[in-house]
Amino acid sequence: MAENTWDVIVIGAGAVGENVADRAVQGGLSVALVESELVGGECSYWACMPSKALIRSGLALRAAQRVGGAAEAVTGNIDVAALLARRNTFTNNWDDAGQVRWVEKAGIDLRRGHARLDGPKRVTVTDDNGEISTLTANHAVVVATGSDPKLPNISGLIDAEPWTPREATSVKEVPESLAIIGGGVVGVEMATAYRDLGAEVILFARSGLLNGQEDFAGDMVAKALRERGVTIVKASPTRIKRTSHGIDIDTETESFTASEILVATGRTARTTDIGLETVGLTSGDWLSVDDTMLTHGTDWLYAVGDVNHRALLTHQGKYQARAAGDVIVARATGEPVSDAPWGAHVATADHCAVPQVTFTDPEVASVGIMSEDAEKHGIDAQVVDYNLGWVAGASLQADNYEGQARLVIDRERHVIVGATFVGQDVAELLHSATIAIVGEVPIARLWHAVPSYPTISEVWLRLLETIGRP
Ligand SMILES: Cc1cc2nc3c(=O)[nH]c(=O)nc-3n(C[C@H](O)[C@H](O)[C@H](O)COP(=O)(O)OP(=O)(O)OC[C@H]3O[C@@H](n4cnc5c(N)ncnc54)[C@H](O)[C@@H]3O)c2cc1C
Ligand SMILES: NC(=O)c1ccc[n+]([C@@H]2O[C@H](COP(=O)([O-])OP(=O)(O)OC[C@H]3O[C@@H](n4cnc5c(N)ncnc54)[C@H](O)[C@@H]3O)[C@@H](O)[C@H]2O)c1
Repeated sequence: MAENTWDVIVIGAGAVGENVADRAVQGGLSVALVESELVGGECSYWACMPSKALIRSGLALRAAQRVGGAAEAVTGNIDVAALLARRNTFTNNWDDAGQVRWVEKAGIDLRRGHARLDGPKRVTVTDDNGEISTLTANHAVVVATGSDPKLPNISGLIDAEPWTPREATSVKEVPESLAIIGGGVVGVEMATAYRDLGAEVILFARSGLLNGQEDFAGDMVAKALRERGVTIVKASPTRIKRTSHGIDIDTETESFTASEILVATGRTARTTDIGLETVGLTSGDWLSVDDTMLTHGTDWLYAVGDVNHRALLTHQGKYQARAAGDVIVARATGEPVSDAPWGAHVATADHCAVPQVTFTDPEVASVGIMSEDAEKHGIDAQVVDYNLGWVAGASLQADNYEGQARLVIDRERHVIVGATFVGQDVAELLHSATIAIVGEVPIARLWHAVPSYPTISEVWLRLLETIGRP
């Protein structure tokens, strides 16, 4: 191997890039993994892990408060300093030494610096001292650079120095009040966390909460947030100004003030400075890929994780990474490529079985096709609902349990194509639905999958009874 030549070059050592690199090395290829910030990426330091750590203590406290006997024993408030200290353990105080050790042990060559494509199969890396080196790939270059926060065009927003999810998840001192723009996943999760941390929260959600999910999910989360004192404004700010006393926020009809403002209005592709123009692609675009993650129009450039815009979730990006790493090995070594739907080298589930848990209180756990989208997918759908509060296991889990479950069923194939559970502790229920959807388990056979009594899973039986035995 000539110096600076590897079989595969992976740009971006987030959870997704690490996994592509690992699979390729396990398949016998040499891999250079280039990272400009922290090895582990967004999920480890500024997204999934710290955000869930900020949320978890409040969920645990309220879960105890909903159980007679425990409620009487748990009378204090959240200990903010202890909560933030626990969060810091999950981010390793923003030190990536542990992940670097894993990369080295996995046999991956880590290069620190900013990577840019420099024509087909060539990558330049600029290190912190401005030194530039050129790497060449024998077989493939993989872009796994993730996404950046999208900032809406609101007068005064940039000058007001808003928080992005990075500032919200790495907070050291909780502000007195927090305004949040965006009623998507980040918006509702951070509203949940910051209310528990003691901040007044104003959530600007111009089109309601959790669009794209079943309607009852956003409604139930909105009701719970309001009951806990969160102000939900069904409008977008039109003007923002940071002043000596905080941040003034105007909508068309009202004015608000907050100590800080968080922008949670979606993501843009992190591709503005990675040399896409040197290979005929457009800087700033999401990279469009086939089901093996190969960028359209190339036979060597792969795009995996957030950057391909298929499903902006860590677990789904890592699923794509396993397929991409393995197919790169297969194509490099001349092994057969398994790229038919549900084959070893494709991410078929991205199209029809993406699971997601929104860690609010109540939690929202959903997978597959939502009822509103069934027609678009050419599915004649039957929608079946059940009140989770009527399930014995749920009523034991929490006094006055409130929750809702929905299945979307393909009448023609007699299989489940979508499922949504909203309620306390439903997150772990989701994988049962994912398995039923991916496995295309016939409804008639599901009658033989007996949920244990008394668990929340018994909602499966109640939903089947509502459908009726085929
Ligand atoms: C607040 C928040 C909470 C979230 N919570 C969840 C959750 O609970 N569950 C979930 O599944 N998903 C969650 N997500 C989404 C999840 O964080 C992303 O889907 C995931 O991080 C994407 O991984 P990635 O590897 O594609 O990108 P990233 O994690 O962003 O990694 C990309 C890496 O590439 C590096 N890089 C970029 N450009 C270059 C370059 N030119 N040269 C070298 N290196 C470069 C970056 O420094 C980074 O380390 C959350 C997102 C946010 C914002
Ligand atoms: N638990 C999880 O799995 C989790 C948690 C957080 C984030 N994520 C992922 O990260 C990604 C980013 O999350 P997000 O919440 O930033 O994006 P999102 O796309 O989920 O939500 C953005 C919201 O902002 C709204 N919006 C856009 N412009 C606006 C404006 N000018 N004024 C008011 N509202 C506006 C949109 O209508 C939308 O409701 C998502 O794709 C999500 O899947 C996942």
